[in-house]
Amino acid sequence: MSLSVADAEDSEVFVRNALREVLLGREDPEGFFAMCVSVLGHQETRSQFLSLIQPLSTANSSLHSALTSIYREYFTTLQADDDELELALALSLLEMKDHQPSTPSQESRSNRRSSFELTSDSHPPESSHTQQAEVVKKRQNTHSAPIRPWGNGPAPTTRQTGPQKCTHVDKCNKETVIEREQMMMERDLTQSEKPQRTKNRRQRRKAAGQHIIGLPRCPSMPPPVLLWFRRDLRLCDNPALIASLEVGAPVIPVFIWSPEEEEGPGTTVATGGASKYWLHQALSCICASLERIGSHLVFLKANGEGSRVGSSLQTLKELIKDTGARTVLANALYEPWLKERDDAVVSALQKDGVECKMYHSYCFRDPYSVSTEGVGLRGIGSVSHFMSCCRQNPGCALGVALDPPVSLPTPTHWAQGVSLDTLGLADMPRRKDGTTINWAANIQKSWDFSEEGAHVLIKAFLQDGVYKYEKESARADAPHTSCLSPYLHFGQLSPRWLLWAAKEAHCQSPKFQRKLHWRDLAYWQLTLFPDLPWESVRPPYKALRWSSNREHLKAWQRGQTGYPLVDAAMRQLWMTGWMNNYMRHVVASFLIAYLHLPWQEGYCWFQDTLVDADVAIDAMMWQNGGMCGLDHWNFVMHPVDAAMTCDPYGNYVRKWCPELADLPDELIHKPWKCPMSILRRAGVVFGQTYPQRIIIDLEQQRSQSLQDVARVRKEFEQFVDKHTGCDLVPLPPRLVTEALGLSQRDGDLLSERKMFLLPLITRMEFKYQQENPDADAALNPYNALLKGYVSRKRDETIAFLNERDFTASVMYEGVQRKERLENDQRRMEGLPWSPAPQGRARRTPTAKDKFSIVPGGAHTSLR
Ligand SMILES: Cc1cc2nc3c(=O)[nH]c(=O)nc-3n(C[C@H](O)[C@H](O)[C@H](O)COP(=O)(O)OP(=O)(O)OC[C@H]3O[C@@H](n4cnc5c(N)ncnc54)[C@H](O)[C@@H]3O)c2cc1C
Repeated sequence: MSLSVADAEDSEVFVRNALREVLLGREDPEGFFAMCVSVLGHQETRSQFLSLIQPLSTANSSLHSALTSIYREYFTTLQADDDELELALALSLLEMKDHQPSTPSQESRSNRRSSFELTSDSHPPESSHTQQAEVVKKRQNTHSAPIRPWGNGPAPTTRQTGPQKCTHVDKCNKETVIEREQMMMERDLTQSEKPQRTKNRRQRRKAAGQHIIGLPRCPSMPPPVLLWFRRDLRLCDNPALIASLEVGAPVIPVFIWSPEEEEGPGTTVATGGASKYWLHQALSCICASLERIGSHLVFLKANGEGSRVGSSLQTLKELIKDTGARTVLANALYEPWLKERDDAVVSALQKDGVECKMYHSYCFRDPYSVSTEGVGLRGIGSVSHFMSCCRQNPGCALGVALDPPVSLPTPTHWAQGVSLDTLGLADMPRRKDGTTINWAANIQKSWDFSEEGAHVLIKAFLQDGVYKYEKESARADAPHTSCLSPYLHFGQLSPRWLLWAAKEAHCQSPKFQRKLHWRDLAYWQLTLFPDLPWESVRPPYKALRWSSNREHLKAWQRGQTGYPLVDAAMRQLWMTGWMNNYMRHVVASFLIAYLHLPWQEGYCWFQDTLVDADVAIDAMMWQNGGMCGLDHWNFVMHPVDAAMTCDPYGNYVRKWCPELADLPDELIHKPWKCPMSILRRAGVVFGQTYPQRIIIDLEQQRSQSLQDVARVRKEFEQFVDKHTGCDLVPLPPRLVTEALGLSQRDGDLLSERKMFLLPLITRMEFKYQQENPDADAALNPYNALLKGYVSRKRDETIAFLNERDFTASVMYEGVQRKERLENDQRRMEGLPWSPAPQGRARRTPTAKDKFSIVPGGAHTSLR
């Protein structure tokens, strides 16, 4: 609910404002009713509510009758429950008094902390809210094995883990009402009365043999916890969420939109259009999920809406003032600028006496804890090197995934927030005539943005796709990848949950699991090179001569290059916000090696159009594609031949470039080779129905690209190792510190004075080109061009020839061995040496041969 009681002049004005919210659809009738009871009090609501809503009877009769029935139902039930409520209240007072802090709850918490890596070490006094955490814990403790996302039934939708929506709302509202009642009653009771009353009630209850469940909260309500949602928009396996339950206080989930902070110091395009659109939908889904467990998500804008002006820190401080919260919990983010912001938030709040904690869950490993110690720097940038570092320097145990909570304790009143729409994440541009351009319509159709949607995809992938993943993840026409990247990016799915799910499904796909480690690698690289999204890591490549042809860039962005495979992929990206990994390689190679456009252009476009746009991964991949990353690609994708691998029958192109649909399979990827008659029959007219190719001579473009690289490597030869020809990069201070075993401070000081250069794996093609600056790309013996299936076929032929040679050589070896044995035998028997066979075929022995002389002087004639 986005109305603050404190701000209202009087309760009637407040109720009227609240009613407006209901009419605008921003609040539901149950929430409004609960708010009335909370603000007006029990008696006043009973007497005034019906007259307050009277104007609705004509203006909105259905809402009026809904509110009336809620009112009736509530007061009828309450009448019956009154005595029960009083009893429970009294008991709760006694429970408070009798409360023993070292109950099993503590034990289970400590168990969990070891397995879930929770960092929380101090907890406010527990109250009956802890019961909700207990429910989670109990569920947790019943699992000896990792939690199955869907092992014992369907995927864990929140429907499964909590009652239906209306029940939740009712429950939540009743709780709010009960709290209000509690507070009022407590005010009325004198200290001396309390124990007496409670004792009597308890005795009565005991005598009646009734079992007490669902006790209302204790009257001395602990200050609420702010649960700060960021890129962890999920209920499953959310350590901050579970930790908030453990505090044993009401939880206020909040989301603060602060695009300036997200963007960081350079050009990151951290929140591009598609990304923002997904975020909007994901927020709406998590809000609904929270409502299903009786809670709510408060949206806030950090940059100047109403009274909330400034940073996340400022916004949090205001929230703390509004709500009286003493604890702020969140899951950590690892972009250096966000980490800096979070560190500042933690220390500022702690200075104010507010406990603020960050939990680790976004990656398998906290990238700031990864060390190269014991592994060294050789091979840095590759996932193998990274995994060795993780193995050699293991972090905290990953632990099992956490179950979603069944309910969340609510505060007596909610902080004031804005509506989700006010954040402007899914605002669509308007045409001059006022109509909306809904560029996201297809994205909307292509995805289920919810956490449950992610679980459905996992299930499908692990049941089927993963078996094709090892060999056919490149296929664009029949995708065999998980499509989970946007969910992972927005934290609607934790990598840990996914890993457990894969293990539970006995999924043996090392390639898939390796991919998840690539994700961690990207975050590690970003922490080492915070400029990763905008500045080339290999220094000479900063000076590469790039094209500034905007027409080419536009054609690439719009899927109008005249190369069907590239166009299909770029159109898929625009329509759905996604394309598979192989296609990303194809279009990136085309932009860089053939169009010579700067990799940063590709990065920015991807950031704006991908629903999984992820600063760390995108930057790492574009750097590698742009030849200047730590692990630059050792290949270039050919825009036609690559199709043989990813779209051998042209179905992918047919889907995204329907104007080419009637071309035959063999020619659909190179329509310019089509005879006129076929083009005519397929209705293809270049420049009209399908664009002309924007570049014709691919070989020449590639040669130019290689020559450009050779030029900068020559120009900046201090960054090229003289002996090996490898590129050299200045080591970031953190790696210097680790490599030399220094303290952080000494390492920083040393790096300031001296640049340490690290040799990186470098394309052989570049080294050769450096020595032969004018050579054609095609003549380069280390040509890095990947020719898709064609090359695979070539490789298979080579492999076949090798195998045949191997068999031949094994047979030859066998023959030789036999001859050696024969000779040894002869020697032992005193027989003469047999001459070494000449050539491959054995010579036919003759009677004159030496070895036909039988010991003892007799001649044998061999026939
Ligand atoms: C030029 C380029 C830009 C890219 N930009 C992004 C990006 O902005 N965001 C993004 O999530 N991925 C990016 N990738 C990596 C990869 O293409 C996507 O993660 C993958 O296509 C997502 O589809 P999936 O979920 O089906 O992947 P799967 O193959 O099913 O892999 C599972 C998960 O592993 C992770 N993963 C897979 N490949 C990589 C990789 N190479 N590096 C790091 N993590 C990986 C992803 O989180 C992915 O969801 C980029 C790749 C290239 C070549």
